[in-house]
Amino acid sequence: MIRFEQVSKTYPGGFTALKNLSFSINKGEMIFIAGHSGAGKSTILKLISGIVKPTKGKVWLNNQDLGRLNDNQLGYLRQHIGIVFQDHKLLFDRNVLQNVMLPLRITGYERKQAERRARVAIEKVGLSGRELADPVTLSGGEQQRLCIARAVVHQPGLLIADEPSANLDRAYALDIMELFKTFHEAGTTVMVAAHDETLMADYGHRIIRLQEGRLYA
Ligand SMILES: Nc1ncnc2c1ncn2[C@@H]1O[C@H](COP(=O)(O)OP(=O)(O)OP(=O)(O)O)[C@@H](O)[C@H]1O
Repeated sequence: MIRFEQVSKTYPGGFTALKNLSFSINKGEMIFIAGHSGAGKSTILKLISGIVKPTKGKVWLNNQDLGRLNDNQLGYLRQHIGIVFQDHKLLFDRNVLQNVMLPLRITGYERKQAERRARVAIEKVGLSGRELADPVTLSGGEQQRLCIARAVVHQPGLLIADEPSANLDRAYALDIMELFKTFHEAGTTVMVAAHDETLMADYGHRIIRLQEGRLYA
């Protein structure tokens, strides 16, 4: 489903975040990306979602070379990816339900249908009953669940999450990992980036380890 072919990424300013990276991820796999802060985890996720382009090499997603797609094509592709951002990107002037409905409204769903699907996603992440709450009144773990509901509301085939449990206590962090596991078990390809490898240990899934932009075993 995803293939990195000798990918390097140098940001404007000259810093090389990824160095000659090659790996593949199969459809339906759940995979972790581990590495210290600055190792290049977010850059991998941004390349997969077409937010940044490789400086060298190729990134393939569903047999499409992302470097060859124009903005419209990338926009269409992104509708099939659920992204849980490191910085949440929640809208605090809208309630829980409206936050989850937003991606569907943007892609043209009519209000009733968007609301129905948003309620299903909210239920899946365990936030039923909080639909009308302001995101600011939710705990850190609940806000993260809300981000996940928003990422999965359009039933993406690929779900990617950048440090989804970074600011949570261990028990809440493991809860969030369990939630990703349920989406994986339902057939979604899931990629989770985190610096804390101990959160990944119990799952037996493949771990891509990064150090200073390179893979290490
Ligand atoms: N837009 C940018 N411009 C310049 N340098 C950048 C940019 N984005 C990231 N970098 C640099 O690239 C390196 C890798 O960043 P990246 O965000 O991929 O790491 P990370 O492993 O996800 O770290 P963190 O967990 O702290 O987000 C870092 O040194 C970072 O400062």
